[in-house]
Amino acid sequence: MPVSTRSQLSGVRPGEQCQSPGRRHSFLRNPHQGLKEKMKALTLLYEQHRQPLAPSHHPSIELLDSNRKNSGEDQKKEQEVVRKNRDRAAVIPRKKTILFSKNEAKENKEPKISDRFAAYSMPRKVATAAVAASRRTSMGSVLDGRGMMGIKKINEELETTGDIGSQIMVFVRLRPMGKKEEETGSRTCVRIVNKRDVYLTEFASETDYLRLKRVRGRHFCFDASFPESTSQQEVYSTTTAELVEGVLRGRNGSVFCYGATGAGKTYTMLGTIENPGVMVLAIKDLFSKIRQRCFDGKHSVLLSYLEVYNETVRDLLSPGRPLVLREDKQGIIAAGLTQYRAYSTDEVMQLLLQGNRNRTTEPTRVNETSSRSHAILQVVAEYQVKDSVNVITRLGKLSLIDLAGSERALATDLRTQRSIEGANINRSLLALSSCINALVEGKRHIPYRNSKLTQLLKDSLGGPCNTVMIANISPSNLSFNETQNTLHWADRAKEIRNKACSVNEEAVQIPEFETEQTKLLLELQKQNSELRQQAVRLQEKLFIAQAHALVSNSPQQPPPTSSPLISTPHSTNRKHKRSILGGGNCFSTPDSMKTRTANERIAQDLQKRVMELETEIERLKKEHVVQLKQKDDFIRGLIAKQGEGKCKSRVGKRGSLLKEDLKSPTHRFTSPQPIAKKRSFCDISAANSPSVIAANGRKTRSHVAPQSPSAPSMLLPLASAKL
Ligand SMILES: Nc1ncnc2c1ncn2[C@@H]1O[C@H](COP(=O)(O)OP(=O)(O)OP(=O)(O)O)[C@@H](O)[C@H]1O
Repeated sequence: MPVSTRSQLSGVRPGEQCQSPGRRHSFLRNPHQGLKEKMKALTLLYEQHRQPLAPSHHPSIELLDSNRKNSGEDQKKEQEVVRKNRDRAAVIPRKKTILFSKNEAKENKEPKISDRFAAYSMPRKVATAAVAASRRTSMGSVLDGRGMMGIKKINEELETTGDIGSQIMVFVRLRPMGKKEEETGSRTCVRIVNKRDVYLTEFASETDYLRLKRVRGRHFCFDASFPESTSQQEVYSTTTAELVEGVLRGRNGSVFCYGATGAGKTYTMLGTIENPGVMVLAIKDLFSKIRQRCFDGKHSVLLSYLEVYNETVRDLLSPGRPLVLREDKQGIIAAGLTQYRAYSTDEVMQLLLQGNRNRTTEPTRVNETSSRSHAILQVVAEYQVKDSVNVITRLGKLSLIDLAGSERALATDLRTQRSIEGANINRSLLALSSCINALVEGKRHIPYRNSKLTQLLKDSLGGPCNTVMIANISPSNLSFNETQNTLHWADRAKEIRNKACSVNEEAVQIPEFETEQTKLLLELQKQNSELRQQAVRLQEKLFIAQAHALVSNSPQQPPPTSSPLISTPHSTNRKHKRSILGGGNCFSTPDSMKTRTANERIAQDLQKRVMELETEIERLKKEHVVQLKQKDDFIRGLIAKQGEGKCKSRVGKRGSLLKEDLKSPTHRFTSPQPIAKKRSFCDISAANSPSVIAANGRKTRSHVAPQSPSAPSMLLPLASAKL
């Protein structure tokens, strides 16, 4: 959908143009003369419309001049205007183009409230779907509290209804102005108000006569918008915390950062060591929440990290050959992707650092360490919770995606690696925009297959998943086109409605009549483990006693009996030969005789004790075996009963998983390929093969370190597809 057209921007109504055809001809004959006349006409028109339009000030206009000092009365008036506008938010067309008169632009750069000419271009496309309508209603500043609570609400709805479709939550994050941008005298063209509304202003160029130095503005409204001062934690808690909560309830979630190169996507996703981003904070949160809730302490968190570079999928944790995408019942998977079992946040951080070092980056004119690939971190969490009667296994997948930024193809004769990269990035982002369009328009066929990126995002866009999109934008007026384009697609994405979000959980309900038996079963299992521990303790005691016996007898005499560990079938009957230097030598004194007798007595006692303990262990072992057998039979019986009453007792449902999958949780986490590559974290460093990277001629980076500020943007809108 084009943002605006010249006819819209002219500020002259079509009817009025028709009234003066002669003048129009004179414009064509002498453009300068025409320009002057046009300016006069516009000034006249402005004067005529000034009064009627005065009450309909747009909030963006007030916000254009941040330094303006208002008198108390002015402030009151403005507050009133803002309040009115808020109230009207539900009925104001979402897409607006605001035109300011030339004089305003010239005199103040930013117009005054009292001297303002604003005209709204009507939205090109009236929203068709009811979803879109409801969404627009929700865009009012405080109309329904959607926004920060949105995902929570969706989750609550899911809680009650089980299955509903969910909308994509769309957030905008404005990054601070970079040093280089400041040095080149960029002006701020974006303002965020009420942590929701984004006002974009286009300052026309001094030499752009055709545009008559008008200042154009647009207004967007998102679930939440973050000004430049927003902390990483705030971004995480508003955008992703609820999604993590959903994952812990067995719902898949996806967060993806979208925007032009240098707009702050990687900063938002990964952050720095001092200011970790969404990926790190989400995993930290996930770990702490799992530990709090996990009923039996057994949980697993599996990680995989891949990149899509030049339309090939690569494993970032174990670089090697490109991976092949396959589709199965669980969705699209990268065959052979390494999955690491992580046990702590620190480990995850290390993995991310490791993976990011392998990520392809190149310096661009905007960003020193521009990501040239789309990176996807997938975290699969499984754990068990227990309510009054059920033990529920929950499985959730969180995908965190840092998309590559777009870059204008440089006018160069050479078809360099960079231009190929750029073309591929744009191709995949274009494919993404086509998918967004198709989803918004409710088409049956969504062209996910057009690129690897969209194939991988199939679950997240329109799939059964809670999805969050964070659109990153730059404040610089030099990046106006990119910012406008990003905001446009973010605005469009709001209208996507994902499929009903299924819950990956298995609840085994214990029926009334079986509750007692289950308790008994648990009790028996507890007793079993206690008996095992007791047996181990006895064994230890026995060893200690034998050790004592050995110490007390040696070197005078060999141990009376061998340890059970070293005993042979005949050891107990063996007669020990006495050494000459051992006991009973010819130099024995009465004292030594006494000592020897005492020692022998002790040894005999100990032998007796050992024998007793051995008998006791044998008895316990036998008892234990019998008890285990009984309990096994009992458990088998219970399982058989549960199997019979499965239809009645099964209360949970599995969205995408099969019953067989549950038997082997690890199987579910992995691709259909065997988890041959599953390794411990220690293997990672060995697994890296920088040579592979070098061979491919790609540069990789060690991100997670403060980056130098960006240079002015030279980028074009990333996808100029028709809306
Ligand atoms: N919210 C922020 N606060 C402070 N600095 C930021 C913020 N967002 C981005 N930056 C800085 O801006 C620069 C560019 O950010 P980043 O690398 O995240 O951009 P990007 O959108 O990922 O770019 P590309 O698509 O080219 O990889 C970095 O130096 C980063 O530190």
